[in-house]
Amino acid sequence: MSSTKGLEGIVATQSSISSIIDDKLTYVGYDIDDLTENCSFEEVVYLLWNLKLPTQEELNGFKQEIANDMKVPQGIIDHLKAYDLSTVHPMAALRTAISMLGLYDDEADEMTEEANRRKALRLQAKISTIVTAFARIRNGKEPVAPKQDLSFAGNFLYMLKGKDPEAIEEEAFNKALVLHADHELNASTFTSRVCVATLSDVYSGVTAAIGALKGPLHGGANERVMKMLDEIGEEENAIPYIKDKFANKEKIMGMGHRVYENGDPRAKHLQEMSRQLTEITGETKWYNMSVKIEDFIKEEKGLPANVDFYSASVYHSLGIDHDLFTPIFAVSRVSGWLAHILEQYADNRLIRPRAEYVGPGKQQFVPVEER
Ligand SMILES: CC(=O)SCCNC(=O)CCNC(=O)[C@H](O)C(C)(C)COP(=O)(O)OP(=O)(O)OC[C@H]1O[C@@H](n2cnc3c(N)ncnc32)[C@H](O)[C@@H]1OP(=O)(O)O
Ligand SMILES: O=C([O-])CC(=O)C(=O)O
Repeated sequence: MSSTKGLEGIVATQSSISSIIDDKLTYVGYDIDDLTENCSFEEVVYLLWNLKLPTQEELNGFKQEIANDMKVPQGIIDHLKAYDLSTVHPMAALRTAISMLGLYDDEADEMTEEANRRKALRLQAKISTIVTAFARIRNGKEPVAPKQDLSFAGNFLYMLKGKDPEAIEEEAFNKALVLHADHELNASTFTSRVCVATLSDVYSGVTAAIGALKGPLHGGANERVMKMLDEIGEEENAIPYIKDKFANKEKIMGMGHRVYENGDPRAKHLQEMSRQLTEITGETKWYNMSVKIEDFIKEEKGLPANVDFYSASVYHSLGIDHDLFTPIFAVSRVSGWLAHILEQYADNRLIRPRAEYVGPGKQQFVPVEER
């Protein structure tokens, strides 16, 4: 029995939700480029959960259902207020709050498909409210209630800042949400499927996934990309900084990917948004620096930028705190986790691989008093 480190290349399940073939990403067969340019995030969530695009009427109804469910139980807000949040990472707070949300749901352990779909809707609707409430409470501000007439993307920015977003901000944020919604069997999605394949509940599956997304080798990379850009400070420092990192055998956040060989098809959209937004903010250095780094690493190591690389300067340009970048990833990716959780329940088998044993051979047992 031999093992494959990190399960590289192992096909662990079948799925109808998204695919990566020859460096092309599709959701239910639709090219990510078309969805990004043409769809609202709500439309994409509907697609992932129903495996078909909605009609206008279905979309209107779905948007309304999400808008109706955005309010979060007061107990969760009180809980956030009860802590000193100054040293709490928002991903830790989100992980706890989502788990807590299950305590307020009478249907948490109801396992029918209908109940699981209702919970999926509640989770998708409430996750923005939780992240934005956290961001405001830690700054001594009251959470802002969502507006019924705003899009999902618009509402996030509205609840975060307490004012209506500009059209270009809402559009960029919507695109970012579409681009992050699903990605085949990435680490957090796999985690959610492993969890619910024991027939555990939806809240457990999403809580486990948030834990996996938090790490710097996965969703946590976007916050660290911005930290790196901040440390570099000015364009002319970029290449010496990267050379230093290489000399110390450190990884560059936002670069490389387990599956893509020639580039992540999401990166070009985020790159273009970064270009446009940094021009508007007058901080083109973040974009210019990012391009320099990407080109250099491509040439030196053959590594492409991944989705986390340009999303950093996009979110920064939208005036978002850097430690909220990964929670924003979760706000989008929860749609994919939930689609995979529903798919797993629909045709379930326990996920339980094997380990290649490499420990000591047979040993003679010695009682504790004789050791
Ligand atoms: C949404 C997402 O999750 S996208 C990924 C977000 N994560 C990051 O951006 C973190 C930085 N990137 C990485 O750590 C990796 O590229 C991963 C985790 C994305 C993929 O990892 P793996 O497929 O396991 O590749 P692995 O880590 O084994 O790297 C293979 C080789 O490329 C090098 N490498 C990979 N990524 C990087 C990087 N970002 N910077 C420098 N070198 C790198 C490794 O050092 C290794 O070199 P070696 O063979 O000389 O030891
Ligand atoms: O697929 C992966 O391994 C990571 C990734 O890009 C994502 O989750 O979006």
